[in-house]
Amino acid sequence: MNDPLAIHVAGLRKAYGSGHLALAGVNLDVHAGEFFGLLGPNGAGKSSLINILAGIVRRTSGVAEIFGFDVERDFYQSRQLLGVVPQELAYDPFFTVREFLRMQSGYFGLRHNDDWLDELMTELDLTDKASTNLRALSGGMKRRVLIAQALVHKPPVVVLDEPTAGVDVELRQGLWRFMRRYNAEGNTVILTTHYLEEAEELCARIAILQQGRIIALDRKDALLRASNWRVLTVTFDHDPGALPPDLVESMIGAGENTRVLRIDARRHPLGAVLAQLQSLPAQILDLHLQEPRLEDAFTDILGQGR
Ligand SMILES: Nc1ncnc2c1ncn2[C@@H]1O[C@H](COP(=O)(O)OP(=O)(O)OP(=O)(O)O)[C@@H](O)[C@H]1O
Repeated sequence: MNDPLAIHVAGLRKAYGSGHLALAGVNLDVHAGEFFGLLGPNGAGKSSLINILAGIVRRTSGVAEIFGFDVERDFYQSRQLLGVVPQELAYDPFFTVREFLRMQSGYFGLRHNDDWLDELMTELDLTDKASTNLRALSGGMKRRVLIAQALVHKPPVVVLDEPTAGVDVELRQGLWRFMRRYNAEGNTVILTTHYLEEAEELCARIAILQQGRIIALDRKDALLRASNWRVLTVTFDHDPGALPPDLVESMIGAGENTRVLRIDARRHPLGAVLAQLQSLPAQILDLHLQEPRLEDAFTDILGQGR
């Protein structure tokens, strides 16, 4: 028998009161040990999916399991296996960081958890805030507490819902180092983010949700290869003057002897673009074609999904 999937979602539907389908039949399998990206525009259904997995929102129909445990019927087991880093911290501001983390441990039946809490606080650079009241923490520190509280029970699956919104670069990098290590230890990490460069750097596989449906699900490199956008930097031996009218719209930058073009390869095949550039009254000295970015692939895919 195959190992159970970290996440198994099939035909999952969620209708809120108005009857509007926030999830319109989602199928998604995430294997144990993956670093997986769940992307999509605002309102696509990401939080609905995460909240169903966490047992906070009830599904309308379909399958949702964590390591084979149903999120409603086997709530206790599935919840033990899952850590969710929410967007906002719901807390009593008079607790200290350590008290809060101990209380969270208590929810999971863990009474003597201080060794792990100390390790978590060290890893997340929270140790010198252990006795500070939550209300006295900066936004960045609160984020670290959010991550620590999701991990008090060392869950093998962690879902991070926009964990770095509004967080400075240094903290963001620290959080990712930590999540990478947690993942390298064999744990599954699922990330939702609006920072596509973050998903591009961290996630090996990516699903894109739009209007409650998965419209793309593939390895990141395959999604990038499928993108039609290319950024081409051309260096000439002297100023080539105006670009041919057909390419003017594609220009996104220019130096004295360089032109930077962002090309939609469907509309402008690269061979034809080169031929046009060669017709300019300057010699091409160098060409640099930039790898497609996830942002470009994302825009393409959303455009097709509409
Ligand atoms: N409690 C609710 N009652 C009614 N409609 C809701 C509720 N929660 C979400 N929705 C609707 O369901 C759809 C999906 O919302 P959801 O929050 O899951 O999307 P999201 O992808 O997480 O968006 P965001 O990126 O903005 O957080 C939206 O149209 C939203 O308005």
